[in-house]
Amino acid sequence: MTLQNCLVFLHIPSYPTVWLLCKLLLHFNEDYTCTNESFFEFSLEWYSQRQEMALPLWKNLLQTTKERILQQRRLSLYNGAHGYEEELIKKKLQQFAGGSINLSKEDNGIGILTLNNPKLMNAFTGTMMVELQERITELENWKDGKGLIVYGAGNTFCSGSDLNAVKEISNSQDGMDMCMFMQNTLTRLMRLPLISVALVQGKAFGGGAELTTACDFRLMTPGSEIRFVHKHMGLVPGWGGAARLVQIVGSGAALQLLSGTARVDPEKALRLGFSEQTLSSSDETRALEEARAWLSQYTEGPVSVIRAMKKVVTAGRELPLEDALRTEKDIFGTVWGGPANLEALVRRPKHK
Ligand SMILES: CC[C@H](C(=O)O)C(=O)SCCNC(=O)CCNC(=O)[C@H](O)C(C)(C)COP(=O)(O)OP(=O)(O)OC[C@H]1O[C@@H](n2cnc3c(N)ncnc32)[C@H](O)[C@@H]1OP(=O)(O)O
Repeated sequence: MTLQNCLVFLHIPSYPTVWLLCKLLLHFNEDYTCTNESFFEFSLEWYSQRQEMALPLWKNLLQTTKERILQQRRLSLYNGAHGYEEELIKKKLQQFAGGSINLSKEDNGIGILTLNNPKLMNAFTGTMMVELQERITELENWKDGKGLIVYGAGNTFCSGSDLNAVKEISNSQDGMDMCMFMQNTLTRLMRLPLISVALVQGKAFGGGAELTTACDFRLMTPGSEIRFVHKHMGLVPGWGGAARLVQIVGSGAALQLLSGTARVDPEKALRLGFSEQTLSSSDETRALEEARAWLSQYTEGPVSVIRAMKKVVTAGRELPLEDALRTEKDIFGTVWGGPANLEALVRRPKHK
């Protein structure tokens, strides 16, 4: 990769500066090939050796760009080093059409993500997997988002992968590609700075059960059922559902649910701490309204504070203690003295 290519996809605003930087560095090193890190190490080394020339602006620019690249790396669980070629995988998945993933972003900051393939109990076709990733990218860029409800059309949640597609991708490479694609996608769902709820109506089976574990909370309607049926398919979870289930209910209960393919009804889910509440209605419309009301008790308040709250909890859940504390400090810095904080200091709310 030449230096130009290394820079081309940086997408940073001050492009002319970057090209000037590129000319400067190329002047010293024609056809320099680099990886992202080596480019930045080289550039910082080059600047540090010529301290008097290294303008603070450009060092900041490099540091910001490096942080941005590393942040993008963090967003993606898998990359080329794991043999993960996302564009090729998407092309393969798009051969299996049907259904859709719909997203409506409401003025109150609540998003509604609908799994829409009711003829097949909302089973995930290949195009639905790709659309799920596209909707999650939209949600990552929705700066006013505070909450998200994921539910299925036709009063049922999701019965996992579309078995018609699964048959066509049963070879090892395609299976691993789909596994990595869905793990990447559901990890990004889990890390959204929005408070997410899986509204489980009807059945959440296989990959559908795994999808519920990628949401912060689960609400279930009367008669609904979550079931990790993978063992019956000669499988283990592949969309990250096992790792997340252990975090939610503990390793003992997780092993029982997975190896016993237990039917988890609303009462069992409450006992396990897997569901927050059993809704009163199993009617699709009323259940969605109940889910909105439940979620609104947590999304009430300034969007910056709600998003920061989810970020500090994500840090606490995923990072080693000291890294979590440092991340919390950084996120605290984004709200301390901010509009909501200053307004509250004037208002002096009484927390009765
Ligand atoms: C890592 C994830 C993992 C993987 O990718 O390998 C998976 O998720 S594998 C899939 C795991 N899921 C299942 O095995 C569920 C299979 N479906 C059922 O057990 C039942 O359909 C059930 C219990 C969800 C609902 O039963 P019910 O009697 O209420 O309805 P039907 O069975 O008549 O279903 C209606 C209609 O939908 C079709 N259907 C249901 N699930 C799937 C699916 N996962 N893939 C494809 N098609 C599905 C079913 O065949 C019926 O269609 P019809 O044309 O009428 O036969």
